[in-house]
Amino acid sequence: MLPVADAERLILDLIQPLSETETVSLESATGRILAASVTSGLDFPYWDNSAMDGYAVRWEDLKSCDRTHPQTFPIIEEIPAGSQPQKTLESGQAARIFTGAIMPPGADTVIMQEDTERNGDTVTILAAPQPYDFVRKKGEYYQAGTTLLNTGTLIDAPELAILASAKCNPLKVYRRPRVAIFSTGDELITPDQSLTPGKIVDSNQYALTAFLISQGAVPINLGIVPDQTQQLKATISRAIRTADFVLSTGGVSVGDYDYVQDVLTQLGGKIHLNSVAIKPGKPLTVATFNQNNQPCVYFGIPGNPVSALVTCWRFVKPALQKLSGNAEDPRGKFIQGRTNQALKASGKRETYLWGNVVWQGTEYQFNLAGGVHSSGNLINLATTNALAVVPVGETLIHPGSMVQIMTFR
Ligand SMILES: Nc1nc2c(c(=O)[nH]1)N[C@H]1C(S)=C(S)[C@@H](COP(=O)(O)OP(=O)(O)OC[C@H]3O[C@@H](n4cnc5c(N)ncnc54)[C@H](O)[C@@H]3O)O[C@H]1N2
Ligand code: MOO
Ligand SMILES: [Mg+2]
Repeated sequence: MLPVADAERLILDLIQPLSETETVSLESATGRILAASVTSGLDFPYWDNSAMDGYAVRWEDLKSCDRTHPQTFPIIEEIPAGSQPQKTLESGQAARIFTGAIMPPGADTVIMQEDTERNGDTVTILAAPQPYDFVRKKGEYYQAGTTLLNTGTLIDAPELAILASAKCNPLKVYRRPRVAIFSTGDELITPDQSLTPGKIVDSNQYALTAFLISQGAVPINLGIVPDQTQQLKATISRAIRTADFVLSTGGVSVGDYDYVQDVLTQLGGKIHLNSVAIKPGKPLTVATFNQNNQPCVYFGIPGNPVSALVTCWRFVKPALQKLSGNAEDPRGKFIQGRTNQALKASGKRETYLWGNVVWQGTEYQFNLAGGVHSSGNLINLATTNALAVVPVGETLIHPGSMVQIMTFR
């Protein structure tokens, strides 16, 4: 059994990021990965503008001004946001200005309204300002011509807003990863088929589809394949020709009907691992194929429904992130939190126990899901958001102890 961290590293080393790109509009760019760095010809802010509703002035005029030595100036114009100032501010003058409005030429400082008294066409300043107070200088956030966003950036809310502000439309992004999924097992039926004794609905197909969509990948559903080498061979051959990754569930353990690894070998796949010291998820089998120089990574995921999802969160997610061209460190992310219940494990495998992590004002706390902790029990996995980790060698983590936690939503 390979330690979890080694398995993660081994898997990540097998992945080559996608190089194919496509062009998308800003409107459909959320969740996509930039395939070229973006440089703007615009400064941010675009122009010197006011950060407050108040009065634009010359700081030189107010050097000795304060509440006990107020200064009164005529107001030469009013500048709302969106309009262009018409006058140059001379010494001894003020302009009424609003948040976001362009600074008038000649002015260098804004006095916020609360530090003034208005009297018809004049304003009395009661504050002792610093030079450039409340002025957002042209280019102080970003200078035109420098890199705005790098290749490999995931486009989420702030990035999309930046790209819109920089008028970058359309955008060059990496194509989405294509991931074939199928379920193996003679016991499997679709939700609309009748439930005869021994059968079970193929829930993994749905779990993996939802997981892939949440990761920005395109699922290619190949359905249910019986425990039969010829049919497995046909489906796997088709899958590796059409997808970047293949995720199958079931048939990777040691049972007489667990044929996946044999078929992968028969088809010329190179097996990189078939046993990881993780619970749930031990028999994860990873192979690679090279189809006309098109690399394909095959994940033979254990069939137990919780094992399947934990494997996706712990191993497939980082792999997909690297494949997608996302430049962030793809390795699993953990936080520290205090467990409110005892966490038990065998000590032989790194054990992931599901529950809910909540921020309690000063720290994260973990509440273990009630009910049976079995890799076959999907029911108590629902509405959880995190997995607490019991390391190899530990059999009991006491309530109140700090633990490593991996969040998955
Ligand atoms: N003698 C041993 N038996 C088992 C071992 C072992 O080391 N020695 N490992 C156990 C572990 S750990 C796991 S995990 C499972 C993995 O089994 P497989 O990947 O071979 O999966 P199957 O045997 O096909 O199915 C396991 C279980 O999951 C149910 N299943 C399968 N596919 C689906 C699906 N698409 N949707 C819902 N449920 C599914 C299936 O009915 C079985 O109950 O092996 C242990 N055994
Ligand atoms: O590793 Mo299995 O996934 O414990 O049930
Ligand atoms: Mg099996």
